[in-house]
Amino acid sequence: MTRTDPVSAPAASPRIAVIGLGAMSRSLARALPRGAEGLRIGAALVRPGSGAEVEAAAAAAGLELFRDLADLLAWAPDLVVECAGHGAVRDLAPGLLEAGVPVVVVSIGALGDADLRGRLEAAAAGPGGGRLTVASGAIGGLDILRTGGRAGLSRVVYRGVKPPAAWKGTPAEDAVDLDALTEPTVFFEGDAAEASARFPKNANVTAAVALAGIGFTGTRVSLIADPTAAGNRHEVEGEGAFGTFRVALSNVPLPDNPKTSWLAALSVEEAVVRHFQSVSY
Ligand SMILES: NC(=O)C1=CN([C@@H]2O[C@H](COP(=O)(O)OP(=O)(O)OC[C@H]3O[C@@H](n4cnc5c(N)ncnc54)[C@H](O)[C@@H]3O)[C@@H](O)[C@H]2O)C=CC1
Ligand SMILES: O=C([O-])CC(=O)C(=O)O
Repeated sequence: MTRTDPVSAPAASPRIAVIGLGAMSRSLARALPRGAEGLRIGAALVRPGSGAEVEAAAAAAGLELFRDLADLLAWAPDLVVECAGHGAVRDLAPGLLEAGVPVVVVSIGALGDADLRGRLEAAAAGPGGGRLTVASGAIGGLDILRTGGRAGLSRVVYRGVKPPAAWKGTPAEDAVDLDALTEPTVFFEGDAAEASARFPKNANVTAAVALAGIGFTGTRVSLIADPTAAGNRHEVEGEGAFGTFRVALSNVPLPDNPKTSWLAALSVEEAVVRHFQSVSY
C-alpha cells in the first residue's frame, strides 16, 4: 500500500467562535493564539445591525463574521464562547446547546433568572445536547465555595469596588453623583439576585459567587464607587462547617472597557484551553 498522506497528520484545529466582539472577545482573540495549545478564535457572532467598526475588528482579528445564529451553526463550531451580555445568554445559548454545541458563558449574571437556568439545563440534558460551562470571570475562590459548600455554608459576603467611571451608565448614577465623589461610597447593598440583575455589566461576579456558594438570595452584596481606586477590587468572605476564608483581588481593567477586568478575559481563555485538554491539572 502506498501512502501519500503524512503518517501522523496534525489534528484539525478546533473551530471556536465568540458571541460579541467587544473588549473581552478582542482580548481573547489576540491572546489565545499566543498560548502553547495552538488554539485560535475563528468566527464571531455579532448583533444583526453591527456595522463597519465591527467588520473592521473582525477583519483585523482574522475572524469570519456572522449576524445570525443559523449561519454560525452552519459553520459547525466545536465550541462557542459568550462574551456579549445577559441578552446573548438568554437568546442564543439554549439554541446552541440544543444543537449539541458546547458553550462557555461569561455573562453569568444572566443565570440569576431561574427560568433561563431551567431552559439551559433542559437544552444541555436533551438528546445530543451540548455542555454549558461557566468561566470564573473576574473573581477567584469559587473552588473554596464549592468544596466547603459540600459541608454547608452559613455566610457568604461579596464586596465590589470600582472607580466611578466604571459605574457610569448603571443605576449607581441614580444613587450618587459619581463625578463629585471624594471618598469610597457604598451605593448598593442587597443580595446577588438583585445585584446581578441590576448591574449586568458590573456584577456578574456576584452570580458566580452565588452559583458556587449559597445561592442568589443568600449571598450578601455591597457595591462601592471609589475615586481613589486604580482598578476593580473584589472581596469574598465565606464561613461554614469547613472553616472560613477570605479572597481579595485587585484587578487591572481591560484598556477598551473600564468595567471589565482583564482577569475575566483571561478566565475565558483558560476555560477554552481547559475545554480541549485531555488532562487538566
Ligand atoms: N463574569 C465576569 O466576571 C464578567 C463578565 N462580564 C460580561 O461579559 C460581557 C462582555 O464584556 P466586554 O467585552 O467587556 O463588553 P463590551 O461592551 O466591550 O462588549 C460586548 C459586545 O457584545 C455585543 N453584544 C451584546 N449582545 C449581543 C448579542 N446578543 N449578540 C451578539 N453580540 C452582542 C455588544 O454589541 C458589544 O460589542 C459583559 O457584558 C458582561 O456581561 C464582564 C466582566 C466580568
Ligand atoms: O470585570 C469585573 O471586574 C467584574 C464585572 O464587570 C462583572 O462582574 O460583571
